[in-house]
Amino acid sequence: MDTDSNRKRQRYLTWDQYFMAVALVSAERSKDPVTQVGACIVNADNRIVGACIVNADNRIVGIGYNGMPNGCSDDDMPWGKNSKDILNTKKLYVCHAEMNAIVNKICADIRGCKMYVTLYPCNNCAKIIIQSGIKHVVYFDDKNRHKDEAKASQYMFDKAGITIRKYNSTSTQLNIGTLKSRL
Ligand SMILES: Nc1nc(=O)n([C@H]2C[C@H](O)[C@@H](COP(=O)(O)O)O2)cc1CO
Ligand SMILES: [Zn+2]
Repeated sequence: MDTDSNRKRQRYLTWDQYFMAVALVSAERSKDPVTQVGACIVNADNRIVGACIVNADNRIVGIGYNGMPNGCSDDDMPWGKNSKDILNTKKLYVCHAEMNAIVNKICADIRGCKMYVTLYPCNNCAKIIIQSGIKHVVYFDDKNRHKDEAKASQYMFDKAGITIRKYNSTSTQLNIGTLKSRL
């Protein structure tokens, strides 16, 4: 049988699926025993700078996941959150995925970019996202949406004109479990 085809493959990943998959895979690097978060920044917007249009070329310009600060050994830091002593919890130490993606960016200017993140951003990350110039956020999961931190994020995103939308997983064939089983 002739298996040669001149037609392109049909079930390739959309850009949305591709970037969210990168965020989901990045989350798998997290050492947090409870919640693993990944983020991926993409330069998805045309911008006018002076007389030039800066190209929108869907390049990944930053990736991050939640983890302890550089130099703070994952084995020495606390990963729990219920100790009476807050200094003995992860809360005061963990760098969130969004923050890590922004500080790990590989280009000076990320104004107008889009961030894919696996969990709805907290208020602190919302502030960093806004200040970095990122204009669009796509999140995968919003299990923390009822929290005041997330409500504050929504409030600031609205004020700052940042669009935020839930990833539309009904439109996807993507199965990260299948990908993982092939690694
Ligand atoms: N958007 C986010 N990005 C993140 O990187 N995180 C991180 C911080 C912690 O390491 C973990 C949350 O831990 P827990 O409260 O679900 O046990 O996820 C949390 C959120 C939620 O706001
Ligand atoms: Zn955060």
